[in-house]
Amino acid sequence: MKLVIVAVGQKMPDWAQTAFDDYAKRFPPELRLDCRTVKTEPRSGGKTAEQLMQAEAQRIEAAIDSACNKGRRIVVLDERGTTVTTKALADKLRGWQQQGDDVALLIGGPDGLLPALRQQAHERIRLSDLTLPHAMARVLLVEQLYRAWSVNAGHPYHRE
Ligand SMILES: C[S@@+](CC[C@H](N)C(=O)[O-])C[C@H]1O[C@@H](n2cnc3c(N)ncnc32)[C@H](O)[C@@H]1O
Repeated sequence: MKLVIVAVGQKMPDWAQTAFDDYAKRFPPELRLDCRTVKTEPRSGGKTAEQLMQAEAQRIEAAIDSACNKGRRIVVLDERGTTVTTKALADKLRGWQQQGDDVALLIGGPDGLLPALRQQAHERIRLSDLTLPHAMARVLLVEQLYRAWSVNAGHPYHRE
């Protein structure tokens, strides 16, 4: 089972890449992490938000196809999604690991994710009531996935 973060965006700013890598390198071997960045559709050119998100959704689907096994679970990161506590995320992670399918965690671009993509997802997760920039969402997600693992493993990183 692999966790695959698929994020729309350009090159991550150095501070965000450093923070992401700092958490990613802590992941234990049984929790395989893959991160794919798909190109943001250029905002100049008169396309509607729907058309921009549609182009990005095609790249997201191609990235999922190339990174995940067939039975993958799609989880959308969305400010309108279900709020999860760290404990609830730890329970989800345990369930995903037991199920064994790859899990694709999707982070949208400047206009978010195509509504059809959000609706088709198995789960929609809210990380905060605030709207986060995509780089911040990526860092927060990787830290919380690591924390969720530490809860399940009884690792001292997480303390109640
Ligand atoms: C700049 S935000 C896009 C905001 C866009 N207006 C929308 O309605 O989704 C970029 C991406 O970061 C993620 N994101 C931002 N805030 C989030 C939050 N509070 N919880 C979960 N994901 C979030 C989502 O995947 C979103 O598509």
